[in-house]
Amino acid sequence: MTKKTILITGAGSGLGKGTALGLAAKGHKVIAGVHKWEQKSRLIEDAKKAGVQDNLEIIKLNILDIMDCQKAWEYDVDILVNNAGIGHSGPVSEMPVGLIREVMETNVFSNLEFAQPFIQKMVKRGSGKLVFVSSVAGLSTTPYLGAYNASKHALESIVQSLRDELTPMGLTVATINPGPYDTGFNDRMYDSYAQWFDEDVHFTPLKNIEAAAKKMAENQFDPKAMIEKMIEIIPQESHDFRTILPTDFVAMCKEYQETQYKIQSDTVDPSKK
Ligand SMILES: NC(=O)c1ccc[n+]([C@@H]2O[C@H](COP(=O)([O-])OP(=O)(O)OC[C@H]3O[C@@H](n4cnc5c(N)ncnc54)[C@H](O)[C@@H]3O)[C@@H](O)[C@H]2O)c1
Ligand SMILES: O=C(O)C(=O)C[C@H](O)[C@H](O)CO
Repeated sequence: MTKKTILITGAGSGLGKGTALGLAAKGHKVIAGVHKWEQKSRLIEDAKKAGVQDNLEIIKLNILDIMDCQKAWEYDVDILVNNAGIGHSGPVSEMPVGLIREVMETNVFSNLEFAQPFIQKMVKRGSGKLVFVSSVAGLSTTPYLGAYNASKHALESIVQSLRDELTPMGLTVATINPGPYDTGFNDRMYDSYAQWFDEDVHFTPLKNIEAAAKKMAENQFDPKAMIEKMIEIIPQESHDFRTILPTDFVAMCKEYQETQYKIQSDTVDPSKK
């Protein structure tokens, strides 16, 4: 496989960091965009330990910061991996809408805004690949993750539009849809409702939110397999538009969609009870 120049956002931790290090180890030239300066220091150390520092350029890249974005837009890349993401938890019926906006701003608007100048260069060249790290949460919903679900569902439809607009121009567009992986992301997301939720003020039973958080905490997978899959497919010329892992989540997502056509308006999705 020819060596590629690959820029990854949110590469300072979790799936993005593992993927950046793994792609560099395979000989690709990786530009690892890290959100925070501390993440940069840690990634420099990890890259040295892995012996991949020559293939890994680390840049400070908060996709909400125009100065960071402008610096990143100077690079010419074969592949852009839009991996940066955040989440907030809590019932959408009571959640401050500003928090939902915050999630949409990062996961949807800023991801697209950051990608657009790269898209322009790729179209001019007639080649290039865009990979968006969406989620199983973009194809189904989970109690008290409505804000995050909304963002990944929106991202899904944006990426489908990009695919249909850009494939005829020589670009490749794909999503990666992880299930629940133990990177700390989900735990942080489920911690966040406690910043504003007050049992004495809000009507949602706290025990229901706690039960959903516990269920998530107890059902997460080792991120190693997901990172390996990302390292495998990101540099490939052609593969499925959507990569869902673990693979049994494919059936779960399809069943979720089917259920929406079957349930009555006065019924809760049985999987959510
Ligand atoms: N862990 C999971 O179970 C899981 C499942 C499905 C999808 N995902 C998605 O995978 C991606 C990576 O998540 P992760 O699990 O590795 O968690 P993570 O928190 O380790 O990674 C997210 C990264 O994005 C960065 N980030 C946040 N806001 C940013 C911004 N404004 N600019 C640049 N970077 C920013 C964070 O600093 C962090 O490094 C996210 O998009 C997440 O939604 C994760
Ligand atoms: O996107 C995430 O962080 C997830 O962990 C997605 C989960 O797999 C999903 O919400 C649970 O079905």
